[in-house]
Parts: sequence; structure tokens; C-alpha cells
Amino acid sequence: MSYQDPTRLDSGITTGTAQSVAAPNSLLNINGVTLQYKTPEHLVTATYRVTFDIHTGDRFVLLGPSGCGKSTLLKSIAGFMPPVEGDIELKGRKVKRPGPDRAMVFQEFDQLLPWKTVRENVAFPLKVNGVSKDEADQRAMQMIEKVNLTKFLDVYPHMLSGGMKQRVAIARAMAMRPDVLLMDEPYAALDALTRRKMQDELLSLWEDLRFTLVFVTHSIEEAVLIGTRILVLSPHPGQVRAEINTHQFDSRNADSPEFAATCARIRGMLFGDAETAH
Ligand SMILES: Nc1ncnc2c1ncn2[C@@H]1O[C@H](COP(=O)(O)OP(=O)(O)OP(=O)(O)O)[C@@H](O)[C@H]1O
Repeated sequence: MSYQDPTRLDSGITTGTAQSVAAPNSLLNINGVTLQYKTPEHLVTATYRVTFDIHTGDRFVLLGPSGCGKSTLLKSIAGFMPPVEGDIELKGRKVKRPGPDRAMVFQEFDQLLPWKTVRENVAFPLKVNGVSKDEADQRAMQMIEKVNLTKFLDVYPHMLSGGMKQRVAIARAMAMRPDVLLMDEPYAALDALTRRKMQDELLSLWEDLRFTLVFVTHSIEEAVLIGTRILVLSPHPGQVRAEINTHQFDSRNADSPEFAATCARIRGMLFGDAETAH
């Protein structure tokens, strides 16, 4: 990735508003995107001229305080909300509407159809999207095998653990062969222990499947753990504050002093503490 006017700090941190020049391997380009909600009384600017690129295989995290426009940005990438300024391109094509190339994975408790088995849950969206029954069943079986749930093919969601449900949800999304998976605060409602298990599960699935992920959170620790790259957004309206490489962190070193120092530095950026920010 390259910028016209970068201010690059040590350990892979780039700050400030940047103009993107698409890198050769970039998959998704967000170019100067301003997003607004029009209500009868107000015009709410959710993000202002936000620019970044996502590369194939990134675990890209959108991080920022409540109300900075992370979910709105994800909705726009999904194609549900057109920018009022700027554009979003996937593989060089402008995003205009939702499509099977961008799969949204919702919170674990509301995403699977309770009256369908694991196999039926994974095959269902394929069939709805016009894939023949035989091919849908075959693709579903392959993905279920990849997420290690073959033994649970004919089981209903209520009989699965949270981690297994997440695997089914990701298998279902991946069976559509999307270019990118979108996750909006998927673990926000979970207790700390379960949340950590789900995060580890997601990381191990990524190791196996190497999908491109865009993940929204307002937890700094979660961002550093899950992300290979983090976009730090300013408070409302969201603008790019920094971009940080965090590919060196995962479950194995989440208790290390380096991990804690990176979190502290991001905290400084978010809350304006210059001492910890640099
Ligand atoms: N449907 C809507 N109509 C009007 N304003 C909205 C709507 N949805 C969101 N907003 C406003 O847009 C801004 C960005 O909201 P958004 O939900 O994208 O933020 P967020 O960073 O995801 O916050 P959180 O972390 O709390 O989920 C906020 O000021 C919010 O109040």
C-alpha cells in the first residue's frame, strides 16, 4: 500500500488522512468515502472521506469509539448504503448493491436457521442463489469437512456449542465463495471467557481457510488479537486516524508485554494521550 502523504511511525503505524493508491494485490478499495444518514430533522455524517485498501488474506479490523461509523462503513462495503462522496471498489468494480461476493457473518446466536440441520443450513443459501441441489449439497459437504464438523452434519443448531455454531456460520458464508467475509462486533454480547474461545476459533479457522476478513470492534485487545491490520477511526464523524500492522500478534502472544504495549499505544491514539500514542 502506498500513500501520497504518509506520516509513518515506527512499528508499522501510519497516521493521518491518506489518499490511497491501489496496491497491485488490493482487493477492496475504499476511496474518500463519506457516509450520511438523512432523517427528517437531521443530516448525520457517519464517516468523512475515509480511505483505505484491503488486501487478499487480510484480517482487517475497523476500530474506533462508539458512533464513529464502523458499522455504517461495513454496511456500505456490503452494498446496503451508497457513499455520498467517494466510492468503494471490489476487484476494481464499483460496489453498488449487496452481492454474494461479500458475505456478512452475523452474531452467533441469530444466524442459523434452528429448524434446519448443519448440512441444510450450509446448503440453503446456495440453493436460494440458484445453485443446483446436487452442487449445493456437494459444496456444503466440502465446507463442513473443512471446518471439521462432518460428524455433526445432521445435527440441529441448538445441539451445538457457540464455537461450533460460528464454524457453521463461516462454512455457510464460505460455501458461497465470497471474496470477503464481513463481521460486525460478533462477540460483543459474550462473556470474556466465551469471547476468547470464539476469537481463538476464528483465528484457527483463518489459518485453515485463509479468507479475507473485515471485522468491526470497539475493543482494542480484540482488534490487536484478530487483526493483521487495524484502521483506527476518530470519534464521530469517523475519519482515518491511523493504520497499524498487527500481523505479529495472535493467541500465543496475547499475554506478552509487546501486545500490551501496542494496545496502550492505540488507546493513546483513540483517547488523545500523546505520551502513549507515540
Ligand atoms: N439509521 C440511522 N439513522 C440515523 N443515524 C444513524 C443511523 N444509524 C447510525 N446512525 C448514526 O451514525 C453514526 C455512526 O453510527 P455507527 O452505528 O456506524 O457507529 P459505530 O462506530 O458502529 O458505533 P457502535 O460501536 O456503537 O456500534 C452515529 O452517530 C449514529 O448515531
